[in-house]
Amino acid sequence: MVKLQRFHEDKALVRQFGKYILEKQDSALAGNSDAVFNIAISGGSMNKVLYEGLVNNKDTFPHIKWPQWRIFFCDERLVSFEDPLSNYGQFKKAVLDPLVHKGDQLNLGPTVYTINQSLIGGGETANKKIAEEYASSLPASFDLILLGCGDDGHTCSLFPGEAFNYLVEEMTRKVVWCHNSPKPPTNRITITLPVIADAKHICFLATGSSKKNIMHDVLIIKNSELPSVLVNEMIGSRVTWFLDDAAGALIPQDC
Ligand SMILES: O=C(O)[C@H](O)[C@@H](O)[C@H](O)[C@H](O)COP(=O)(O)O
Repeated sequence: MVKLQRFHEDKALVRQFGKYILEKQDSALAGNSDAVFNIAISGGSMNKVLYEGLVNNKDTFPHIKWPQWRIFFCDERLVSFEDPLSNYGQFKKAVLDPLVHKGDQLNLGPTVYTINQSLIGGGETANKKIAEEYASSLPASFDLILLGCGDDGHTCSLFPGEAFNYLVEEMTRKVVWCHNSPKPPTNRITITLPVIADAKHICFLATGSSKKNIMHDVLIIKNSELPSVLVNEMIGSRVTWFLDDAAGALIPQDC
């Protein structure tokens, strides 16, 4: 069974989200300065919450051991890093840039694993190679994967519907090329369900009223055609959902 964390106020949500990530960092590092914290993050609204929860938060910021973080992307859009659609580009702007400039001192940052930008625009063979190369950079397993959930129930770039079965049915490769994303851009790469299943902890973040219907489908109806539901079903005991009141409006309080 998945855990639900629900919040009336944005401030409380971002604080608790930051605290949750810090706890996972501490258990992965266990005070060992040689250890690393392997985390995968999603794009979209996640970036702002990461900034507010980790960087702009006096309770967490001093305790984050950034140099020991290894950050990967759950999915990435096959566009240049300067393109506003780039997940890395958005993360850099929202989190990495403010992190470097925070306070008086120069903060040492995390190691961030990006796709090979030089292959972008190279067509089918290059796109497959981007996925293969990215797969080879992944750790054996993640300490934490932070997921979003789209209004259609997608997570990472694992979309619902027959046209995307090749993504959710992939059980061997760790990263695949999505060639027909219904959301721009068409070409992306995404981690696959086995990678998610191997992670120690999974945390979904869903905020805003545009998520209320899909949250009902995911958490109450449990429609197993939705990739987010597949994650809950695979490894529910390791999954925590963070919801604000607007996203959880159709979920009974005692759920
Ligand atoms: O690249 C992507 O498309 C994202 O990684 C994606 O999986 C995201 O997490 C969801 O679409 C939810 O995004 P929002 O939280 O912005 O709705």
